[in-house]
Amino acid sequence: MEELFSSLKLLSFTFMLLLFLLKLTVLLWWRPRKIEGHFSKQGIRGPPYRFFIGNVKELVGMMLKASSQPMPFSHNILPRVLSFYHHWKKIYGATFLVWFGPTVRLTVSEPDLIREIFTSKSEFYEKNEAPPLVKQLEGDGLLSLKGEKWAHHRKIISPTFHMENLKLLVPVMATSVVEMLEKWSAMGEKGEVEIEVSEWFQSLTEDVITRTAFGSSYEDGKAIFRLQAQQMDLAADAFQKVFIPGYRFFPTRRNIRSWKLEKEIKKSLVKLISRRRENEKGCGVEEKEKGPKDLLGLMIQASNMNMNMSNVTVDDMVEECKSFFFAGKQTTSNLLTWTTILLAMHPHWQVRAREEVLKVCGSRDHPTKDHVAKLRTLSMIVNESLRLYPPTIATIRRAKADVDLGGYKIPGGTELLIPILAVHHDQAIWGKDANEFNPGRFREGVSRAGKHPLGFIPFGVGVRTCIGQNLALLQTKLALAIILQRFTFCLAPTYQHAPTVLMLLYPQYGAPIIFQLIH
Ligand code: HEM
Repeated sequence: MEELFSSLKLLSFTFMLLLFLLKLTVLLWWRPRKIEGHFSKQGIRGPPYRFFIGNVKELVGMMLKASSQPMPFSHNILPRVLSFYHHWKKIYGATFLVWFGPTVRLTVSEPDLIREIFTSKSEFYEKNEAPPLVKQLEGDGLLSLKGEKWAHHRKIISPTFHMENLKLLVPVMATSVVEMLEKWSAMGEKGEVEIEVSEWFQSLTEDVITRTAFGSSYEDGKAIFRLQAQQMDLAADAFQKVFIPGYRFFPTRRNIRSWKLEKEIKKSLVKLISRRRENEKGCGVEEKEKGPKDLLGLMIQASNMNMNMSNVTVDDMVEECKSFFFAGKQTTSNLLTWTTILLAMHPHWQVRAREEVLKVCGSRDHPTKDHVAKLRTLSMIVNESLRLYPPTIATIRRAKADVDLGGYKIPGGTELLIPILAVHHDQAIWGKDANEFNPGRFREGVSRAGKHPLGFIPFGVGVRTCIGQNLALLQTKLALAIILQRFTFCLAPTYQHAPTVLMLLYPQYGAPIIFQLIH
């Protein structure tokens, strides 16, 4: 009897093992072959799938080689930043298949196809699942939510970013910039100072994000975002290491530190939210509406008003705060950094921008929101910077079901990679000078700058377009206007041109700039 029992156990174990191996073979061998066949019949090819690793080995090899040394002072950055795309596009055309392990991605850079994905047929696509490490950082907020919950949160949070609301933040934004510049002046000698701008711009944008997220609870919010910044550093560190599945669950020193931080962030936010709730109870309507609307205030209000299923919980608020910090801080600081580098590289445009700023805002007064709206040359410069150096270089969508895309039959589950950077550098859209810095092309507005209105998509497009776009542009132009009022600047001799990507586009060896005080 015992023997029969153990034979049965062995048999069922063998059966389970075979089933597992079969599933693995289907996932890692049969399915990729089938997908390759499906696309090849439609004329879409790509580098061949390799068992388990897909094209990751070649892809990482190309990226490492490209970033191994700086490049000349040119804006033709696609071969360095998206080397795999640049390389395979030459062989297979702009629409090709690339395998990230057993996950397939179809690259799509044709503006008409982009329109289908993001606007005319957007209901057939959804955001893809971010890798666990990114997910931990970006939180379960607007960036990654889907369906009704996303729509509900977007509606609640949107008023934070209306221009009327952002306008109220302009004086504090300007004060933060001026304080930063006063520190620069104090660090210099004979009116000249060398500054690594990217780090300074990060603190500046963090300050503004803290105000938009926490409003009157600014000081407490700042402490929470400091913890979040430490969390980002740990994740950035992990991101650069070889990926081992499940590694984030091991009790390594880094993971233990990260778990502790996570707990601390949540605890502080919960405390802050309950304090804020108490304060709000004691205020009249007038008092509540005095300051700018902030993310936390709006979410607390929504949670008080609505006690049904779609109610906003404390966990939701925690996740949205993480999302805000992740989405808003480094994107805007990178835009500021690249625009400063570009103005340092192109002194002629720096002079033009300064002349305009002095004419519109005067030489010392803090620019207002209305001043900023009149800075047309600066707007063109910022747009050209977003075109050549978009902080978000790509985005991904996933087909929810089988769908027709511009005549191609896309099986459900396929991921589509939209290389924003490549679209922005495409000569078919931008002409022969696509890789030149020419802000003048935006003279007649964004939609007329290229040959296709969807050739310029630094903030995405469609319903999931960037909610923080107004804030990012306002803050960038305001900061640049104040810098231009007070300083002339050029690249430091130590500057090395090396745009690279680690989630966002950033200068690999920093951005040292020499600032000269204008007397
Ligand atoms: C130069 C600065 C910025 C750039 C280049 C940028 C870029 C983008 C892009 C490309 C998307 C769309 C992603 C996709 O469709 O997959 C996006 C979405 C988003 N951005 Fe930004 N962003 C910037 C600043 C900000 C700021 C300042 C905030 C908030 C404070 C913010 C919050 C968000 C959020 C929450 C989403 C998701 C919106 C949704 O899905 O409903 N971004 N951003």
